[in-house]
Amino acid sequence: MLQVNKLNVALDSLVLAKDMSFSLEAGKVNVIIGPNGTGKSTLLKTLFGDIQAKSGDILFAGDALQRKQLSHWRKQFGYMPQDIRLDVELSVLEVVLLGQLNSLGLRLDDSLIKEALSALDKIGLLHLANRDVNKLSGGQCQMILFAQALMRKPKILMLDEPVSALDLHFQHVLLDHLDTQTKQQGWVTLMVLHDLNLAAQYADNLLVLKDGDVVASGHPNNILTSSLVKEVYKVDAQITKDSSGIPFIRTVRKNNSAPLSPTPKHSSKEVESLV
Ligand SMILES: Nc1ncnc2c1ncn2[C@@H]1O[C@H](COP(=O)(O)OP(=O)(O)OP(=O)(O)O)[C@@H](O)[C@H]1O
Repeated sequence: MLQVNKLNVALDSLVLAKDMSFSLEAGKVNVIIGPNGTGKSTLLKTLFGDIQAKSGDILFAGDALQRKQLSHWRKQFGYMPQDIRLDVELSVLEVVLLGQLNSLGLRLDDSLIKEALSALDKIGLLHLANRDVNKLSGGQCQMILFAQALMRKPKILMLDEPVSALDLHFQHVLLDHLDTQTKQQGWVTLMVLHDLNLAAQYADNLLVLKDGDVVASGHPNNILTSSLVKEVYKVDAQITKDSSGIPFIRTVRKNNSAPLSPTPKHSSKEVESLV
């Protein structure tokens, strides 16, 4: 179990976690949702040890994150960041193999190569193995980074908007694979998603972040309501449930012509003063 106790995080004067506490179970897909700029990526970076919290504890299997033992801490993680650019002169196979950097020696073990090829095969991208990664499309890069994260065989897998560049087919390939592996391997999986319908379909546990805190958490069937969507995103939504109780969120346009915030919040003088 990954536990976060009374976490406080601030970047410059921006408070992004205020006494935030939650715990994530192994073998479950945990999904974070919340508005832009609310601190979802910052939270992942803090759990990974990239950003130092002001106070609070982060514990995994009883061990606390300590600055002195950061490399030891990070070995437990697979981390797929939001930035999917792969501007390096490596082949797809080489990039996937980097997921096992800890095991790579001067001579490449055949079994590692087979494993990397099999990881590509499972997500339907074996045909790309010898292509240069810097010539791939955005969606292809995202899938390759996913294969690399899987190669790490992490105890904790964090993915920051892993389907942002993917078409409908590959969204489901990635998320189905992630769900199966999380349950088979007993990983603690934590992923940021913006698509509430994908979150509703794949989350075992949903964490809703807003104003530096988890304002709701639990199974999406129980917590995804139109009042929550309104409170968090200021958008009207109609929510229906399918026969298994999974919510379907259909957002409602206010009217056909008015923008979401029809009245500007600041006077034109205030706007000009920023120029
Ligand atoms: N290194 C930094 N220094 C100062 N402020 C930062 C830094 N990194 C991020 N921020 C700010 O912290 C806030 C939260 O950023 P973060 O990327 O965590 O949000 P997010 O919830 O992941 O957003 P999005 O949904 O848009 O990806 C933003 O206002 C961002 O500008």
